[in-house]
Amino acid sequence: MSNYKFILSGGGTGGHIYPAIAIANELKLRYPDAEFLFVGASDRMEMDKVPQAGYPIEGLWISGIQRKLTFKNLIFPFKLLISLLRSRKIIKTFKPSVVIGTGGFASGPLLQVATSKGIPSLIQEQNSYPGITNKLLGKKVDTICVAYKGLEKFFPKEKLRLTGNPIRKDLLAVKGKHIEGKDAFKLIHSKHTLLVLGGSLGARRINELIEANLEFFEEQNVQLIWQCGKLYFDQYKQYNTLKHVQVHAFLNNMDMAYAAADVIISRAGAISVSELCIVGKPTIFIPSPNVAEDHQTKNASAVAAKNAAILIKESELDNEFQKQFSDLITNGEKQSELSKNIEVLALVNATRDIVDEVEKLLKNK
Ligand SMILES: CC(=O)N[C@H]1[C@@H](OP(=O)(O)OP(=O)(O)OC[C@H]2O[C@@H](n3ccc(=O)[nH]c3=O)[C@H](O)[C@@H]2O)O[C@H](CO)[C@@H](O)[C@@H]1O
Repeated sequence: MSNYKFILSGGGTGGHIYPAIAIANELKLRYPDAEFLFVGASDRMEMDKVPQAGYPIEGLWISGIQRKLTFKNLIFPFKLLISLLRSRKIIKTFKPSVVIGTGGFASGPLLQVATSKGIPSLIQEQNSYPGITNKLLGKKVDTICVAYKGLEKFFPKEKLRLTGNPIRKDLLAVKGKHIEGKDAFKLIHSKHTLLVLGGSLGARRINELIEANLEFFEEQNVQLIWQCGKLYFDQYKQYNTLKHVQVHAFLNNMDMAYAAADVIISRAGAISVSELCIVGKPTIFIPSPNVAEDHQTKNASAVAAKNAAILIKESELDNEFQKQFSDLITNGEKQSELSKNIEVLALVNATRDIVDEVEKLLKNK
């Protein structure tokens, strides 16, 4: 019996939310009586996704700062102040044993308040180049779990633990479920299945590429599960009338989507890359060129350099895409080679190792 209480804070995009959910699920297995509270941003996707995963969430009125002078930036100090006050109240009422931050602006005020009150704290950084919130929090928290080497450039070395990224448990059990996955999406067994992932928000350039190649995919005997993003769904849902195309705003059953796929096209957000290593499918990465320090290209390059995935930059798509795709879809040997090589890169014990670090904080309290 434990009366531990955990606050998990992070969000804005799936890349910050799902690691927090994976950590909470593992904590719940070890401490079935523990209490959990998530803290996110009141207008972002965590407000839906966290309750769907079975946890309560409080939303803060907070957003990131933009690079140019906007109304949003002018009201930022007020938002921050109100979020800090709200975080103080949340912490005073809930009395967490440990707080865990997984990045994104909502975790800033909450961990700031928690650390100032001496509550044990841990952050998890998914990328090889840290986000601004984690960079600021690094000096204050007790433990920093990372997925890449070389982060002592940004964080105090003695606090760093190389654990990998926490991945939801159902995604660890995708192997051997190819037919189940195809059936879950009512797909034709004899056709190749392409899963298209634009990251948790969808990717405009990938959507344009897929739209322009719908006929090409049909010629290649390929059927598609196309996750286009909530923002773009109205624009692309018309293609659901085509027999070989399924357009989705967001996939709530990623395990089945990964299981169904023969080949995957994906953005290279850190959690997507970690998941793709675990599911071990032949993948073409099209990294976003619009993120800090071009970190998605770095994420994808690290995999491509090991002959474990194909990397096509957005600027090369027009010349390279059709050639590289048809080479891959018609070459079973190449597919097996990529699968075998990407699987080797998986860090399957990340969630366990992070929760071990949380336990150390509980014991040293
Ligand atoms: C544009 C942007 O700022 N992207 C960042 C964001 O990406 P993003 O939020 O896209 O995050 P990731 O690619 O890392 O992870 C996406 C997560 O959402 C899940 N998912 C996705 C689509 C879907 O339909 N269903 C679903 O469940 C995936 O399984 C995965 O768990 O956070 C990542 C981790 O900090 C960063 O590396 C990315 O650069």
